[in-house]
Amino acid sequence: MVSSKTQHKSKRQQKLEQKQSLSKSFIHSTQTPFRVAERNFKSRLPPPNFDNVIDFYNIDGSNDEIKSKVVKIELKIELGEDDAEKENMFGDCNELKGEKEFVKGERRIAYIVKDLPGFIFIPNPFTPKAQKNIIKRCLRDFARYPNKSNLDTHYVLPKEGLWNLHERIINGELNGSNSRCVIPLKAFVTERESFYEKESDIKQEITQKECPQELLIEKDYREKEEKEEKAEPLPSSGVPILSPSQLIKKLRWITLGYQYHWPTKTYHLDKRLPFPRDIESLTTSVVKSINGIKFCTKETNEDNEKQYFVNDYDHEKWKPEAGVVNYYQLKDNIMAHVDKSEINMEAPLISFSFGHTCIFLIGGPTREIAPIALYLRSGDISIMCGPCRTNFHGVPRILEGTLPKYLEPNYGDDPEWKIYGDFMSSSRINVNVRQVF
Ligand SMILES: O=C(O)CCC(=O)C(=O)O
Ligand SMILES: [Fe+2]
Repeated sequence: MVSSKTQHKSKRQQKLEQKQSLSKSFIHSTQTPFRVAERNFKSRLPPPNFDNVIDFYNIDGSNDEIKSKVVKIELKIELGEDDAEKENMFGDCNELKGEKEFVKGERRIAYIVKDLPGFIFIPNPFTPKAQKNIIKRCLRDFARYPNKSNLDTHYVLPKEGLWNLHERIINGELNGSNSRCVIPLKAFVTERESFYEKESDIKQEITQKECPQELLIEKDYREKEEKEEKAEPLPSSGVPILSPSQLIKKLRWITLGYQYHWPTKTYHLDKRLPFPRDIESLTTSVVKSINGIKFCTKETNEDNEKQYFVNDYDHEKWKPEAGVVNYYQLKDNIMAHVDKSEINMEAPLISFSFGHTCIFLIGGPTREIAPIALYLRSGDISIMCGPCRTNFHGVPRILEGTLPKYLEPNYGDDPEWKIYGDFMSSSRINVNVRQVF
């Protein structure tokens, strides 16, 4: 016999369940298909349904729906082929003999998805060494003044770069009170330069870099910046005071080239920094490799004609002018958005992934179109060109336990990598590059 207490409880429970199911169906009826997909992948309990996630490394083992959507294509040139004279930014495959983890990728294949004309996926063409070099660039060289970062709003960052300071502390190169250094809050510091080294020391450090032209423009930029401070969000005294090693994990983005003004979602046209040459050269190879690519998106249209997508963007016109480096910790995500601040929406947007695997969602011009989901692994390149350039996309989930062995802190014979590997143990880095004009 059911006690009155249990009866009472079960009635309450019934009501609660009724309410929950009503609110669930309300949520589902008011939520866009894009939002529903995001919720699936963000969910911890129950775990997401990964059934229809495209794994470009295992199309043969995928379900029939995926098999029917994905088409393998050949790139116009082998990636890196064009810079035979220069150092190959994708890395030299001949060096890979000892690497058990890395299966030498063909540098000429790519994939497209029939329902997504303009989206191109290139499976990792990088050697582990080349990936490590780019990751180092992202942390050591790009995440520093004068590139803007999310941390600039609230913190007075060291001019040598947060990473370099973090590295010096880990290596025990700072002593006394400096070794317990915390990053000051902007809200409390009026004299920006007083906390760190003198400006002259920093200038000397920059002069040692190989590129005098960069230095010249950098100096120009600094002078301009000192004159006009734009309305950025106000610094808050409510954010935590942290050490460099704690703060480095709060780094979310930096901008390259034309600096981006997030409050108005426009580029600072007067804040143009020189674009890093190695990243420029990578993207130039990618743009050349997809030049003129043509593929069948539908077997027939209403007039019984085959329907093709042709990438007719002239690679000679490619100018990488702006970029974003996104630094994700395992719990981070990016909601559905369209990158439409560029005046030139014809040029492709090239995107590189490093570190942990993520789920990437890409849909159509509105959130009403259900997105497709795919895995982006370390080294993978995704390209949005043509009609796909205005599609909603996002990263709802970074997948734990997916860091390739060759990026782990103690892998191989490279003590310098240890500190980078430690950072990558909980991170994914994405570099995406756009042409603005
Ligand atoms: O992290 C990614 O793969 C995508 C990032 C992105 O969409 C963006 O920065 O606009
Ligand atoms: Fe984006």
